[in-house]
Amino acid sequence: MNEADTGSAAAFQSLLRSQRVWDVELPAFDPAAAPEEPTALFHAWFADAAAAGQSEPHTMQLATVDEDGLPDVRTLMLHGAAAGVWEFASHAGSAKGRQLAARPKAALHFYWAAQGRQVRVRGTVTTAPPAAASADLHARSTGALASALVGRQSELLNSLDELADASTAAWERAQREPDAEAPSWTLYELAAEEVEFFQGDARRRHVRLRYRRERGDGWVRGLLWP
Ligand SMILES: Cc1cc2nc3c(=O)[nH]c(=O)nc-3n(C[C@H](O)[C@H](O)[C@H](O)COP(=O)(O)O)c2cc1C
Repeated sequence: MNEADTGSAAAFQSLLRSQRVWDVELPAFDPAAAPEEPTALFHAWFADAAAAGQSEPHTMQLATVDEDGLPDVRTLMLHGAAAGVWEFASHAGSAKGRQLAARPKAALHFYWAAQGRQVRVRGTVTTAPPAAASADLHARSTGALASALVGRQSELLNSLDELADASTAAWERAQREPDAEAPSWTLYELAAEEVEFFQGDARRRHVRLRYRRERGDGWVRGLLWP
């Protein structure tokens, strides 16, 4: 490492160490009062995050595994959560779409720093019927439709000019034809097998409550060491 690199690495390290976590007033979480199934608690925590001013609480990370067993992760929007099923949407031909087609297991991750809360969801992914994907897409903004119409997600792009041309054409079409279909746009449903709620604590006595699906429709709840 040369001197400039060493200086820059030291500055980075110093900046890194100066960052704080659990530095805001954090809510208490009583796991004994938690509901019997996880979606109700997710809804309550989501509402709390939005009310606490957490920016973009509806964004999350989706983790999948590729054909070589190498994990992959990216940010997506949450499209719904009900009865133990979390929904998101993307292109079937994207990297994640191909990974999910080959190995339909995935994990979702939410971190709501405003309240020191993390939610992890693991389970099996299926695709919703095309009509459901279409209805979900057409209930969203023109920008969402234009973005879906561009397609070719995760393919190699030759230039930003090529993207600008495709995007302009897609925006024009989305405005002209608000019911236009984006054939590869897919609504995915992750049926949770495990959901973990983590409440951060300034003294590091973090509370972790895990729900595991039992055979049938029930859930077993248990605490985890932090
Ligand atoms: C805030 C945010 C929201 C996003 N929402 C979506 C989404 O809902 N669907 C989607 O396909 N990509 C979304 N993306 C883009 C993905 O992170 C990713 O770049 C893209 O889906 C390609 O991923 P892949 O190559 O792993 O398939 C979002 C990115 C950000 C930063």
